[in-house]
Amino acid sequence: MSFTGRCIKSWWRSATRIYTQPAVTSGRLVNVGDKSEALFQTRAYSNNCYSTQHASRKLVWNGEEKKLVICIEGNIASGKTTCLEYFSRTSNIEVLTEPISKWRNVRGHNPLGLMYQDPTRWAMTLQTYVQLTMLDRHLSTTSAPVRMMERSIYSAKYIFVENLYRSGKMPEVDFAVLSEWFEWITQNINLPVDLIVYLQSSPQICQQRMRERCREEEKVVPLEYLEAIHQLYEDWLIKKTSFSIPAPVLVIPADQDLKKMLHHYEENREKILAARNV
Ligand SMILES: Nc1ncnc2c1ncn2[C@@H]1O[C@H](COP(=O)(O)OP(=O)(O)O)[C@@H](O)[C@H]1O
Ligand SMILES: O=c1ccn([C@H]2C[C@H](O)[C@@H](COP(=O)(O)O)O2)c(=O)[nH]1
Repeated sequence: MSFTGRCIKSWWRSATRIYTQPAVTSGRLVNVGDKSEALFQTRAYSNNCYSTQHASRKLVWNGEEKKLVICIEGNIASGKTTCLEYFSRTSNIEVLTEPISKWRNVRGHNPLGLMYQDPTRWAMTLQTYVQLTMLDRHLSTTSAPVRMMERSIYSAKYIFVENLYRSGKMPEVDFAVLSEWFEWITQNINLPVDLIVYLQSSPQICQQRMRERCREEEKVVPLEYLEAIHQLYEDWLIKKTSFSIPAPVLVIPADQDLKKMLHHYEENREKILAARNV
């Protein structure tokens, strides 16, 4: 359902009852400031898409029951979509792939292609849209008790935006504005993640798979780009030296052939579905 559609549905539901949940992220309460609180109250009053009761609570999506949220993370062409496809055959698991078709076509424009052609000009455009569409993914309602998502709003910022900025392809002002947006979103909207599954693969294998997949926009992506993305993932999820991690991490080595990978997924099924015990 579209963002607007959900707002309308949520408004209707809120006319009779309002749900709130405590703002718990990785087991801690998050306080929001007075200014944000005022804004929430206004929004809650004006359109009922969100609601909040106290300053120590984050915005939550009305009516959403607690679901297990698992994010599949990894380099470009590491096998995330293949992994999701495998788990999509399990009842009770709903998978949400990256909204890449939107990134390749927003009202007739291709921000992904533009970004690869001229990152300094278009990285901000793409990453703004990635941030919006990933937020929409995080907030989407599902009927299944387990939701598996491809990547997250966190990797969009900590990996892709960070890489563009560090490599000098994103101007500082663009990075600053995107960072402000990201911080506002993650500090004020509850985006629970219960487990991160990291498909750890070598950049060389990713390059091979990326070439075989042959996505037009990615033909210009050099090995160094995949190496930089790999390093950022390793610093974030393995060395844990860069940014905060929103959930426990399960690492699955992902360089092996498809048959072995499916076997690994089966071996890890229990751990994944009991995400809170990892
Ligand atoms: N374990 C594997 N061994 C060989 N090829 C793979 C494996 N997993 C995925 N592929 C292929 O590699 C390409 C990228 O996989 P995909 O699942 O789309 O990666 P991602 O979603 O991480 O970008 C696809 O063509 C896919 O069929
Ligand atoms: O924040 C982001 C997320 C993804 N991308 C790019 C990287 C790839 O070219 C595609 C996603 O492909 P996967 O095969 O799912 O890894 O989108 C980006 O530029 N910024």
